Amino acid sequence: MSEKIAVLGAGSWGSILANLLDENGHDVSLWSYKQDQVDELNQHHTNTHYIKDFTYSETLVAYSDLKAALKDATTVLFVVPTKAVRSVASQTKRALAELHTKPALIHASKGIEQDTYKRVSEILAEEIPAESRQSITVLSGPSHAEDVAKKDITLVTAASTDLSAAEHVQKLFMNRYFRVYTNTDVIGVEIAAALKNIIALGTGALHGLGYGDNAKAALMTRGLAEISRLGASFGANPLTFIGLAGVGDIIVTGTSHNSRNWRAGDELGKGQSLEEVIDTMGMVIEGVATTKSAYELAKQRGVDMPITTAIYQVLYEGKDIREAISDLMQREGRSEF
Ligand SMILES: NC(=O)C1=CN([C@@H]2O[C@H](COP(=O)(O)OP(=O)(O)OC[C@H]3O[C@@H](n4cnc5c(N)ncnc54)[C@H](OP(=O)(O)O)[C@@H]3O)[C@@H](O)[C@H]2O)C=CC1
Ligand SMILES: O=C(CO)COP(=O)(O)O
Repeated sequence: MSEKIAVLGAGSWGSILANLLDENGHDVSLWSYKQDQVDELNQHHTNTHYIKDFTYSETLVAYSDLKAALKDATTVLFVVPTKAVRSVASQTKRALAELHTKPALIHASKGIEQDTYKRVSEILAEEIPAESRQSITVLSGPSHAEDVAKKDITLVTAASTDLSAAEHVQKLFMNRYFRVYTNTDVIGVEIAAALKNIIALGTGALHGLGYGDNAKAALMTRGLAEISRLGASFGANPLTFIGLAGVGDIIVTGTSHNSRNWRAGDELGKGQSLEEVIDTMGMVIEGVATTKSAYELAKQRGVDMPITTAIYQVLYEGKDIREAISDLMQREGRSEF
């Protein structure tokens, strides 16, 4: 069944998801706040700053006017960086009121809001209250835009407290190369999605410093253990952390050059400063802000997160990376579980 879907955010992931939905037969409008990017998408069907050597569908239409993009949409997909979700959601609420529509919401952003420690679905629910929308579903999992652009096999999860909403999202996105599972553990999926970026910064840094596979596997495994502990403190389902949004996304982000978080860590390991890394990336590195949120959240809730703490100290307190690694290694021995 074909739908009118508005995709908000035309970076790497938003533009590729919009293209996938268009290929699946939906009527898709793609919103960006940058007119030059909208012009490039509509005139040349390219988005070169974000995804190189890719031609988008000619039926995919980009808009810089949010209300025009949202017109008649029955589903709205948010794919902006976490720090922009609140303001884009608030603009969306105003536009929906003028349009008199109540769409279902999906988001594919991976982060925890600074200072409020809100998950993205919580921000959306606050800014767009229940009377202005249908359900909220999160789409997450091991899914680099670059691989989806190549139609490489990708498996993700659609999580909503309302299973029928997750099943609807599953149907919207599924095709021969993109397979979607459902989950009702929104808390677990969003915590796993956000915090895996911290671990990817860490494995990238290990790579940049010249450490081997054992060290990277150790960091991903123990990183997932502490992410699960934080998730459990919020009542998340422990199984979520061994699923696509958990171990799946740790593997893809923690081992791949396609990951901006991994690449940022790699450059830090090679000696660049955080400012230099952010300046040269030109795309969002969600793990930097999430490290601060997760570190503060863990302290507030009394959850032991030694790896997150070490990465926080490197990013925000100028601690030497090798010293941080050495301190982690010299912690008192303990039982694994
Ligand atoms: N790339 C990927 O493979 C995947 C990404 N994600 C997640 O998706 C989210 C978006 O990531 P991605 O597309 O990769 O990021 P990009 O950096 O590639 O693109 C983000 C886009 O959002 C725009 N933007 C920034 N601030 C605002 C704002 N206030 N209002 C409107 N638009 C804004 C950016 O513009 P500008 O460049 O001017 O800042 C840019 O066009 C992130 O949370 C990420 O973790 C999830 C799965 C896969
Ligand atoms: O979330 C991602 C893949 O699942 C993308 O990770 P990066 O933001 O590090 O590129």
